[in-house]
Amino acid sequence: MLPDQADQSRELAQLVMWKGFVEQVLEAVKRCGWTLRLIYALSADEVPETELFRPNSKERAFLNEKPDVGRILEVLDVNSLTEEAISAKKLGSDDGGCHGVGLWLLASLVNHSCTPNARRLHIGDHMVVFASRDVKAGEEITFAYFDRRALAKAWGFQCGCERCVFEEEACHAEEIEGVEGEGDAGKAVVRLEEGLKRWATKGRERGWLRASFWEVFLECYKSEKPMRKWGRRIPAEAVVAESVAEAVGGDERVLKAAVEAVKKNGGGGGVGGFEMEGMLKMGRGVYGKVMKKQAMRSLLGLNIHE
Ligand SMILES: C[S@@+](CC[C@H](N)C(=O)[O-])C[C@H]1O[C@@H](n2cnc3c(N)ncnc32)[C@H](O)[C@@H]1O
Repeated sequence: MLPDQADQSRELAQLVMWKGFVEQVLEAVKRCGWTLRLIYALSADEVPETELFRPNSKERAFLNEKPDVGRILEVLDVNSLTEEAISAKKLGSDDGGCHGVGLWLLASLVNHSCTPNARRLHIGDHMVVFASRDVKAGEEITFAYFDRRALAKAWGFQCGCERCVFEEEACHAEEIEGVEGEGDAGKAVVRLEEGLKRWATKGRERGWLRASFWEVFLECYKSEKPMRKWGRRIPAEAVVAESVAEAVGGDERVLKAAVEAVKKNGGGGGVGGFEMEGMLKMGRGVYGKVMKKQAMRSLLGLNIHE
């Protein structure tokens, strides 16, 4: 199939999936006034009372009215979630294809962040939400709705998460632009790393900026040339991968690169600067903490002894 045709058939498959989903929801609200009530609650301007969503909620007021299709479509548009690629595909092989779509009432209360602390997995019709990094008591739970490279505009809002605010306001915009305009990946990484030192950027903020340039780091680590040219001015892959994972939560692309680096180096504990514990921690950020060590190793294809 030609690329254009493949794109068209993917879009068509997604439309068909969306149509089937909308029909199912409309059927459900016709049958059940309680479902209609909960869906309308999502469209309110204010955050709905979570109490309302409990199965034994005292506020069980059924709506016996004709469903307003336009209003329901608006709710679905903003609150539906598609099944994440990792649920359906092997690590790193997201073909952008057609995954499931659904409305999970409680999960739809979760805001987006470009520095999320949770991920979701889909098992059948169920969604499992797990922490993708350590979460402080009282910290808001957030998902990444979209990959940061993709347009937030497609979701119809400008992201106001702490990472976006930091990168927009606190950042050294001109110097960052210089890094962005750098054609040579090695030089760009060196420029960024020198900037991070000069700006005294530490901890998560350092991780955020490295995450924003993750593709450039990858380009650098892919070939020996920049590493030979710039030597220690380019930080070790493990250091960057861990700082990115720490700052933006479990990220499949970072994990994939880390796994590839270990495999390329022929296995063995601590290869390429990656410690097994660090790798497993990254894996838990992507697949959840409940995954047993041995199962995680075989999922990642790491038959390595500590
Ligand atoms: C699925 S709802 C999330 C829950 C919703 N905020 C609520 O209170 O019920 C998605 C909507 O929340 C808002 N939203 C979520 N994350 C946001 C973010 N990082 N910055 C700005 N608005 C956000 C946007 O209006 C988006 O369309």
